[in-house]
Order: sequence, then structure tokens, then C-alpha cells
Amino acid sequence: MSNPVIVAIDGPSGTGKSSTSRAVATRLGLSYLDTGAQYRAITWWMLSNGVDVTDAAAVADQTGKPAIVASTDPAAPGITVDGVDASGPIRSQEVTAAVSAVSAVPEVRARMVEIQRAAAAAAPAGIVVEGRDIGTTVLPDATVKVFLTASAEARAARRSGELGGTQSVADTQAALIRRDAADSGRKTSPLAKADDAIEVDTTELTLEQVVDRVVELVAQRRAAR
Ligand SMILES: Nc1ncnc2c1ncn2[C@@H]1O[C@H](COP(=O)(O)OP(=O)(O)O)[C@@H](O)[C@H]1O
Ligand SMILES: Nc1ccn([C@@H]2O[C@H](COP(=O)(O)OP(=O)(O)O)[C@@H](O)[C@H]2O)c(=O)n1
Repeated sequence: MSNPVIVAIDGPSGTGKSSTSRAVATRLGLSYLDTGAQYRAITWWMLSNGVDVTDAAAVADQTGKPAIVASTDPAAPGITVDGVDASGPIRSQEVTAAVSAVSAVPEVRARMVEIQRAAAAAAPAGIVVEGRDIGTTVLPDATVKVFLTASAEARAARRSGELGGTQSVADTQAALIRRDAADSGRKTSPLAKADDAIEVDTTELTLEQVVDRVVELVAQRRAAR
């Protein structure tokens, strides 16, 4: 039996992290973890419980309260908060607008990182973990690290397609750029490319081409060890 394979996929919003990570995990028979969904889930809990998300001390004080459980099955991703399915509500625009503030709180990050490392350690064949700080902080010894990028225009067009026209492409793009700036500028484990990560610009690539590239990188790394 070969060693578990750990694949870290980081990058800004709309670069294709979730779609790529799920497909790579499915193809390689690995587990899958969406760490953004965990930050969204704790943000949803804070908003639902009347916590002022702009008050870092209040957020820190409540951080240990919600039980957040994420599926690691790429065929059935999902997340519960205190036993309630939160997969839908965590994608609301209210949560999207508040998530960067909550995820910048060091106590929140410490708790999430602990849960994420435990999930990776428990994955039998290995795992694909996607987020903002996986290669730099959560799993710095990952077998393969990928940093996905794409133009702001492509990312906004993709996201606004998903939102089904409820927000204009221009508004979506402005919101993405604001979130990138907040995520890249925070003190604790900001969005960043690890020095040893391979950057893949997905602007002109199909999802299948991106998946092929990542699967190829994993095969190369496995052959080398
Ligand atoms: N290479 C690609 N080309 C075109 N659309 C893509 C590509 N990769 C992902 N998408 C689409 O873009 C949207 C955002 O992708 P997603 O995987 O959720 O990105 P992220 O997790 O980085 O925010 C989805 O609707 C997805 O189907
Ligand atoms: N490893 C991670 C993953 C997400 N996040 C935060 O969670 C937010 C939502 O992440 P996401 O991956 O669901 O975002 P999208 O790219 O899907 O819009 C990000 O904007 C970050 O603020 C983080 O801080 N660290």
C-alpha cells in the first residue's frame, strides 16, 4: 500500500478549486475537503446567533460553540452545523459578505485548522484539500501543492453564472476583488501561494484540462518518491 497522497489546492474565489478538487479526488479515489465551506459554516452560525461579525473579540468568544462536520466524500459533499444541514445557507450572499471578517479571527482559524488536519490524517488513501492556506499553513508537507489563478473577468463570469443572474457580473467582480483583498491582507495565514506550489492559470483552460494537469502532477510526484 502506498503512502496517503495529500493534494493542497489553493487560490482565490472562482478559480475552480471546488470543481477541480472534487473531480481529482473522484478520479484518484481520494477523500475531499472544502475548507471554505467550514469558514462559511461558522460564519452562518455567528450570523444566525446574532453575533456581531465585525467584533473580533465577540467572534473569538463564541468560536468553540458550533459543532461543524464536513463530509469528505467527493460524491456527496455537505456540511452540518449542530446536526443541521447547512449546505444551502452557507452560499447566501449574506454569508459571502461576512466570511472574510470571521475567517480573519485567529481563534476561528486555529479551530478550523485543527479540524482540517484531523480530517486529512483520517483519510485512508489520502485527500484533496482546497482553500486559501492549505499549502502554506494547514498541510505544508502536502505531496502536491497547486495554486489556481484566473482573470478577475473569468472568475466573475463563472460566479455570476452560478448565482443565476441575481447579481450583475460587475457587482460580482467587485465583491470578489474585495474578498480577495481582505483574504490576502489579513495577518493570520493569508491567501498566498506556497513557495513550492505549482501555479495553474485556468482562465483559458476547461475544467477537464485543469483536472488532467493536477492528476498528472500527482502521478509525477508519486513516481518520484
Ligand atoms: N476551467 C474552468 N472553466 C470554466 N468554468 C469553470 C472552470 N473551473 C470551474 N468552472 C466553473 O466556475 C464556477 C466556480 O468554480 P469553483 O470550482 O466553485 O471555484 P472556486 O472553488 O475556486 O470558487 C463553477 O460554476 C464551475 O463549474
Ligand atoms: N482555507 C481557507 C478557506 C476559505 N477561507 C475563507 O472562506 C471564504 C470562503 O471560501 P470559499 O472557498 O467557500 O469561497 P469561494 O471561492 O467558493 O467563493 C474565503 O473568502 C476566505 O475568507 C479561508 O480563510 N481559508
